[in-house]
Amino acid sequence: MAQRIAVLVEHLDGEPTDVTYELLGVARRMADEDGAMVDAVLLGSEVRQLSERLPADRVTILDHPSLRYLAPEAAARALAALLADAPPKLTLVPNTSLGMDIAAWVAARLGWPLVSYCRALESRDGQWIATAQLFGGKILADVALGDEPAIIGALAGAFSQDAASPGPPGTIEQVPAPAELEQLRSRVIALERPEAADVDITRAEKIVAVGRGIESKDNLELAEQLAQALGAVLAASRPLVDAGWLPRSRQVGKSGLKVKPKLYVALGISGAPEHLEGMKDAELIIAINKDPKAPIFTVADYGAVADLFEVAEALLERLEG
Ligand SMILES: Cc1cc2nc3c(=O)[nH]c(=O)nc-3n(C[C@H](O)[C@H](O)[C@H](O)COP(=O)(O)OP(=O)(O)OC[C@H]3O[C@@H](n4cnc5c(N)ncnc54)[C@H](O)[C@@H]3O)c2cc1C
Repeated sequence: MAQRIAVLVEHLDGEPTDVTYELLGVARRMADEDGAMVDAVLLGSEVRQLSERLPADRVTILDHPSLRYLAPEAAARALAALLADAPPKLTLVPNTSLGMDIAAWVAARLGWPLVSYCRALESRDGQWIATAQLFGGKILADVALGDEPAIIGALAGAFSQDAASPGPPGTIEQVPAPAELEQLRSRVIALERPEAADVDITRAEKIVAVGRGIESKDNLELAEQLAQALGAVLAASRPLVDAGWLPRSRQVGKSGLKVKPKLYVALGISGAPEHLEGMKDAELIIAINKDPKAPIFTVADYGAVADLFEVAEALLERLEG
């Protein structure tokens, strides 16, 4: 059999998540270069229908009631059993809160290396190199992948879906569930969703985002006025949300939400890697910061080294006057 690149399919509410298509896309690119095949590993309960939308050479289904919510213990035991049976060259797992639990457990159980927080996979001189983010992206590590099986925890949003738009797979194969799924120590009772947010910043076309430069909760009013005048919604960096000035649903970044508006105005945000991760794909970024060395300027299309209060007030006057 040709070498395989396996991709763990992450799904929610009967739909593969975006990161699944991103991983299938990068797996396709690697497989084409190596003459390998892409195997989408679908763990779940009554998921056959979902398999028909997975563009892979093969979908391997392992169906069991305990896998309904991809609960970490059940999913990890199922995946480990499946991989141990026929080790693929590489196994790509989404580096999401769900996937991280599964990948670490499987790697430990099989004694395989795990490269987590992977944001790039490139072939150099015939060898695949995985680039992993360390310390929240402050350091990048290039890891050469050898011939032994390895697991890659691939970051959501790091890879393009282009090579894998939803479509039918080559073949679908169902494998039996391992006996250990009958003796699990944990089980998911229910899935509870957070309360609906007041606004969904991930769908906003224009965002005015504020950072610690805004200094106090009272000053948010100025940013809110500017947002209203621009027809934008107000968002923030994490410290403001941690301080309770704005709800978590307004946080942009690694541990917040990823946004891709047409316009992103960053007021007094330094541009830490964790923040940039959530907004760097905005179409037009305007940054106002009084520090010319602030990293936010590395991603900004337009920048003003200035006091945010002066700029916000002048802008408001223009927009409202
Ligand atoms: C695991 C992890 C996850 C994280 N997740 C996130 C996340 O999801 N989102 C996030 O944002 N952060 C996240 N962080 C935190 C991140 O590392 C930064 O600490 C944070 O983004 C900094 O926020 P800030 O830019 O508002 O504040 P600061 O870094 O303090 O920057 C304030 C900026 O305001 C400027 N400024 C001050 N006064 C003015 C003024 N009057 N006019 C103009 N400019 C002014 C300063 O020059 C400075 O650049 C995370 C960190 C970790 C470790």
